[in-house]
Amino acid sequence: MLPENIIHYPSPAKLNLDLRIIGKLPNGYHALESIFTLINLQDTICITPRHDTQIMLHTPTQGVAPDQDLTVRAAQALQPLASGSLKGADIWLDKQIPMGGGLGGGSSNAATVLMVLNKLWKCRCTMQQLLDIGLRLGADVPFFIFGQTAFARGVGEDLQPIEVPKQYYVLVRPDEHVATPKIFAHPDLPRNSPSNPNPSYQNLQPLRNDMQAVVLQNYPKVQAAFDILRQFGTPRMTGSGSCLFLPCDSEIQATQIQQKLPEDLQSWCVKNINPHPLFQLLSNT
Ligand SMILES: C[C@@](CO)(OP(=O)(O)O)[C@H](O)COP(=O)(O)OP(=O)(O)OC[C@H]1O[C@@H](n2ccc(N)nc2=O)[C@H](O)[C@@H]1O
Ligand SMILES: Nc1ncnc2c1ncn2[C@@H]1O[C@H](COP(=O)(O)OP(=O)(O)O)[C@@H](O)[C@H]1O
Repeated sequence: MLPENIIHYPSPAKLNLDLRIIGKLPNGYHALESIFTLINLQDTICITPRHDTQIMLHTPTQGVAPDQDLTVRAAQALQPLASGSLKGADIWLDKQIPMGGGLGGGSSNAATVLMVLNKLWKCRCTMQQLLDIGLRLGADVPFFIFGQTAFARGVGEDLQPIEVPKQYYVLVRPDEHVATPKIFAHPDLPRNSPSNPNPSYQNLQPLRNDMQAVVLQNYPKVQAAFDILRQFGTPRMTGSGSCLFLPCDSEIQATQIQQKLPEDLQSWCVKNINPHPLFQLLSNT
């Protein structure tokens, strides 16, 4: 599916280990505070620069029009800043991260394309410029460009590093698509969590997700998956769902729990990773 003998660029998923809604912004969006971490469930992207100005996605994703794909939109957003002689791109995407599950796969793909093409097209954009372009593509994109476990404020653009323990998780995807706008618009959504001026993993305990209760109430399959995971520990939801994750003490424990889950519940054994694996790859090439 991906071409061989060219570089395979990683595009990992994220978990929101904690997500609180602290109010509303003047533009109607919700002001969040959230711990984001990368995990080792990832898509893979190949990119080669072209001599013309075309941006070609060779692997369209089912349900996403190629011109709407975040890989293509990211390349288009950066293209005016290309300074080398190569200003087009051939892109291949191997999708492993389920879409619309709160794992940020599309945003991660956009971030990987921006960081790789910044180099291949000799754009010489600073990290801040890439963060600004990323934010225009989606609220989660800046985190993936920042590339470290982060405490995010605003809609996700105000980022600072935060330390979290290394941990394994059982991750499950209930067979349900949660509509993010519907959850943000729900009258029962809590919107007044206190802002944390001095965030750390310790003083945010117990970790929670302010969107979780409304999603569980309105999506029975997410509630059912939550009830299954609850037999083994304290699961939480990532982003606006529908994916749920269960912190585990070890890889063995995570694998054992995963083996006990119903076969029709899609699941993975994952761990958090830090920093973004692309950083090392780009510094070596
Ligand atoms: C909840 C989070 C947490 O990481 O993740 P996901 O579930 O998407 O992974 C994000 O903040 C999701 O932000 P983003 O990806 O931009 O959300 P979108 O689906 O584009 O937003 C759909 C709609 O939700 C509302 N919305 C979104 C983000 C926000 N901070 N406040 C809002 O009120 C807006 O009405 C927006 O039009
Ligand atoms: N390359 C892409 N990968 C995933 N989703 C994409 C992509 N391009 C566009 N999208 C759209 O973005 C939406 C959000 O996807 P994604 O970022 O994976 O999940 P989430 O916002 O739930 O964390 C998808 O439902 C899809 O319509």
